[in-house]
Amino acid sequence: MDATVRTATPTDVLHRVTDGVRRLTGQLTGRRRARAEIPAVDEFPGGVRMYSPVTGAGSPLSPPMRVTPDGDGVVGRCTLGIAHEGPPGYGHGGMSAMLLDELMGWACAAAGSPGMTVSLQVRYHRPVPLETPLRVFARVTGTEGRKISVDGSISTEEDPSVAVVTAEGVFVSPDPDRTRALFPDLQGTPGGRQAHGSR
Ligand SMILES: CCCCCCCCCCCCCC(=O)SCCNC(=O)CCNC(=O)[C@H](O)C(C)(C)COP(=O)(O)OP(=O)(O)OC[C@H]1O[C@@H](n2cnc3c(N)ncnc32)[C@H](O)[C@@H]1OP(=O)(O)O
Repeated sequence: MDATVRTATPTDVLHRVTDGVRRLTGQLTGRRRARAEIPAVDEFPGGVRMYSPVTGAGSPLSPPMRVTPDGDGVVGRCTLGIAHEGPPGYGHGGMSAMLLDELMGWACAAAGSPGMTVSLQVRYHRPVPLETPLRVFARVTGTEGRKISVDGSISTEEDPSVAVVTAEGVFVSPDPDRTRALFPDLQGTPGGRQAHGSR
């Protein structure tokens, strides 16, 4: 990703490399994961998401963000590159929202109530610097039935006390019927812990 958005190589080289990439991806044969299939290596919800665009070590799109418990919430650490650029030299606002949305979802799962985002309000206080280690934080601030309120923030590792982006979100834990309908590949819903291991 970084190489493709940085290069200033001439067009003929780009064409040659494109052919090479097509040859390589052509070798990714065999069974392909179906749309709603949960990868066998995943622990869903609240654990490994190998191909997540935010945390997935197996995704070329992800920074990736590494998530660990932290006090009453969860912390995510990552560095955005120029593939994630919005204003020149700074992160895209959608990337910030995506990092926060994902980590706020992890905070729900860590608090024992995995949920999906129904509302996310993001405030951009300062631009997010690229190629700079970031610290994302999220914690559950309250629950009301299936509704979970969550706060989140992004700061730099160098200056963790200054939040450059903050967010407030509402997440909802789908009821068991809705969970089964949305995620047919989950075993033992509600709250099914792991993808089918037989694949
Ligand atoms: C095992 C469980 C699995 C969980 C999955 C974890 C995935 C983690 C992946 C994380 C990935 C990262 C994160 C992502 O990317 S998540 C992806 C982005 N989000 C979505 O796609 C969610 C789309 N929404 C839905 O599918 C439904 O709304 C769901 C299924 C979530 C709830 O539909 P359901 O029919 O079940 O619920 P309900 O309509 O009875 O509402 C329930 C309550 O919520 C209140 N309400 C509703 N909307 C709002 C609102 N905007 N502000 C404030 N409150 C709101 C509503 O008034 C009611 O309250 P009350 O009247 O009872 O007081």
